[in-house]
Amino acid sequence: MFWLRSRRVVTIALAHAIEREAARRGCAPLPVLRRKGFLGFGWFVESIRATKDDWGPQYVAQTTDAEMGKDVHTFYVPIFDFEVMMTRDPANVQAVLATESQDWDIGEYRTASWAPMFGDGVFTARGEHWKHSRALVRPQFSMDQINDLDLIERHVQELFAAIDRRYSPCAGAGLDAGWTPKFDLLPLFYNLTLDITTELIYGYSVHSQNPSQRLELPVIPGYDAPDRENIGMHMDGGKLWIETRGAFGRFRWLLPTRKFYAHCAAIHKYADWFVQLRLSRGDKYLDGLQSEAGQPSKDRFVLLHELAKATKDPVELRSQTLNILTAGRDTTASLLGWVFYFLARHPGVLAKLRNEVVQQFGPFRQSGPTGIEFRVLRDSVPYLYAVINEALRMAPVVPLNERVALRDTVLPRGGGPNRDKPVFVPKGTQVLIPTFAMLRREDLWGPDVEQFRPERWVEDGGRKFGFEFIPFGGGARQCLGQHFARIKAAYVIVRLLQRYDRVENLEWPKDAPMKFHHTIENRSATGVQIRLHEASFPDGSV
Ligand code: HEM
Repeated sequence: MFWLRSRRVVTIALAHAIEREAARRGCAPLPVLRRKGFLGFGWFVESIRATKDDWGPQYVAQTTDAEMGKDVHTFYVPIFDFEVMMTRDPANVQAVLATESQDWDIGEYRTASWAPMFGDGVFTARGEHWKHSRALVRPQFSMDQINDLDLIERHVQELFAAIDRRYSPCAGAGLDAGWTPKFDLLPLFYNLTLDITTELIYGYSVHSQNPSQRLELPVIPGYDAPDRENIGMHMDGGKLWIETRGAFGRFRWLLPTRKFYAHCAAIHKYADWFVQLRLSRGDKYLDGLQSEAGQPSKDRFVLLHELAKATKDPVELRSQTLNILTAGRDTTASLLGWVFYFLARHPGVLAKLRNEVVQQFGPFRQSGPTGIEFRVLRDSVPYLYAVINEALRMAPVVPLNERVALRDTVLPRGGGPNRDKPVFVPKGTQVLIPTFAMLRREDLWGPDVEQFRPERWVEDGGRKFGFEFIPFGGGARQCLGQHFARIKAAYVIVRLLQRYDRVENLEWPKDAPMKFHHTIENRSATGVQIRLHEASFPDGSV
């Protein structure tokens, strides 16, 4: 009882001090979401349930509109004694991520919930250690070799082979001629990006699309060979736990840990094997790799090999490479899934996009692609990028971001009756940035905000990116892999559309709402249920 009363006295005194400081800085009060349930835990429980039911991002957008109104974009969320703010105002988002980023860092709950699996890497580190991590990995992303289209093509060939093996198009002349049977394209994209990313990071692809392609590994005394079969499964399983642990915040100890730690151990064992090989072989690490790409091994870009020139710490090498592995695999696979999810539902967009692709790069040829070069892919297919942007707008791969105030600070907007006054943010406040909700603001995107319409990115000279569109984050911690991700996604889309001229949506019911399965990044919870129609060309090249 005494504890409660003294805590209340401290809280009231603190509230007065905050009010005085806010007034001194010319700030006005922020709207407050009504308290729901016992101590405000109603919101917490509802949001966890919505995430579990695969509509977490929509829940946040709809609840904000319904409870606060469509013109309130920054407000306090009262849950127990958490200091939580929510903002979908681009001006405030810019301050948090970019212009005032020195006052902010990622929250300790992110670090604590990710760390058992991903260690102290660029995603999870805070403060000075994050600066060190970013400086370590950043130079790798400016190297030309990271955009190795030959490497991507080899794995796209495996994707085609996997589709042919399991979902071969119907031969003959009936209504189904040229069509594959119905299948879910999404898991195939996760395999594709896993194969590409493991090769890029460790030099040895796991070849999940075709295990018979796996290179034989040397023996390292004292180390079991890495489990290349189940690495994707362990990543998915572990990330689901991370997501729930993050949502539980300081109450994550309530969750069981046995399965989570089993996934972590398997992933560590996998990465440690390559780290050990690199450390024992030194500069000769690449010598063991066959040259699948037709280029000498010494010219190949392998992230682990490059990072090990800067640090020999095995734990750091494990953590940094695993951080990039999850960033490289899951986000791009999710994006590719969403692109085909929308193309299947918008045949007009598909036809227009395919036309651009075939005009620029020609039809599909068994002999392999010609002319799909990095610069052409980057500069000469504007509608393709419009489609990618629109998919990222409709279904942002990272629908929620967050930061915690490192010191008392101010956000530029949201206070007072007109919501235009600066807002005081006490040290320790967590700010949630619901990217999805920002991308559903009608006042920013227009009355067709709910429609998939890539034209919005190209008409009237093209839309400029501001902080209302931050699928790759922004400011200090902006995504290091965004150009690589866009090029990789663009390449895969080009190759698939060269080969297939129609994509039919076979999800039932056809107009079912989008469902977001959230495991740090989100992916379509219903997969991408489609069938593909193989194009035929007069020259008979297919
Ligand atoms: C569609 C694909 C991708 C999306 C949507 C995406 C999104 C993001 C977002 C939103 C952030 C910022 C996180 C924050 O503010 O806390 C981020 C950071 C990052 N991304 Fe990506 N990403 C993608 C692909 C990639 C790829 C392919 C790589 C590397 C191969 C990569 C590497 C990174 C790294 C290293 C950071 C950490 C930056 C830091 O904290 O300093 N990303 N990404």
